[in-house]
Amino acid sequence: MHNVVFVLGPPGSGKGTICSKIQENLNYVHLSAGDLLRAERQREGSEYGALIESHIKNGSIVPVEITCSLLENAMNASGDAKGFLVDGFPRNEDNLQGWNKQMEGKAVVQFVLFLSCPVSICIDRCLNRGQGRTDDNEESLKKRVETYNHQTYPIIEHFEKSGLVREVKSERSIDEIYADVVNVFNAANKE
Ligand SMILES: Nc1ncnc2c1ncn2[C@@H]1O[C@H](COP(=O)(O)OP(=O)(O)OP(=O)(O)O)[C@@H](O)[C@H]1O
Ligand SMILES: O=c1ccn([C@@H]2O[C@H](COP(=O)(O)O)[C@@H](O)[C@H]2O)c(=O)[nH]1
Ligand SMILES: [Mg+2]
Repeated sequence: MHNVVFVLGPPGSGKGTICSKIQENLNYVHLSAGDLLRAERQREGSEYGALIESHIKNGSIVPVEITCSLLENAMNASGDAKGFLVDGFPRNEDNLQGWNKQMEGKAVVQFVLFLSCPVSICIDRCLNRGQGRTDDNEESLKKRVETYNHQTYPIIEHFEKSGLVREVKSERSIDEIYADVVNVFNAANKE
């Protein structure tokens, strides 16, 4: 059974940055759904390349069968770990339902790490990220934020109702955020 922590928050809230630090120090494996989709988009022979690129540019959500299979394959291919940091998923109702259907009996959600951050800060961070992402531009970011507000935030609220959400405010320095995140993981692993 895979132990999973979903890591959610607006685009640019620092999910990837914080997950890298957790992976380095806490024996969790970082799986970014966005990175897996970008790799699939580049894979020679992939039948989904164009579809994925179109969703990424438009800030819309790739059908769950594609994303969930990439996540499941990556988990199965990974060695022993305390758990998996599933970064940027589930992003909408389709993702959540698809995950529940595909991963029932194969994964358990330990908690949801919610990195909350004002949107204006998030947008500045994305515009200055400097990684050449095709969606780090004003037009795509407007759509990504809209998708986050209307589709992803309700998923966080859904998990909140089950008491699974651990919110950490991420408009602070990386060290301050990470210190709080470590406390969240320590508390969860004592339960
Ligand atoms: N606490 C922070 N303070 C300042 N800059 C930060 C902080 N955390 C991350 N950054 C920077 O902001 C940018 C976005 O961070 P990151 O890629 O981790 O966000 P993300 O939530 O994974 O974004 P996305 O959802 O778009 O993948 C990066 O350039 C990163 O270096
Ligand atoms: O579960 C997911 C995760 C991501 N996407 C698409 O990828 C981009 C970029 O995601 P990041 O997490 O910012 O790297 C996102 O806007 C979606 O278009 C997805 O469809 N499903
Ligand atoms: Mg990211």
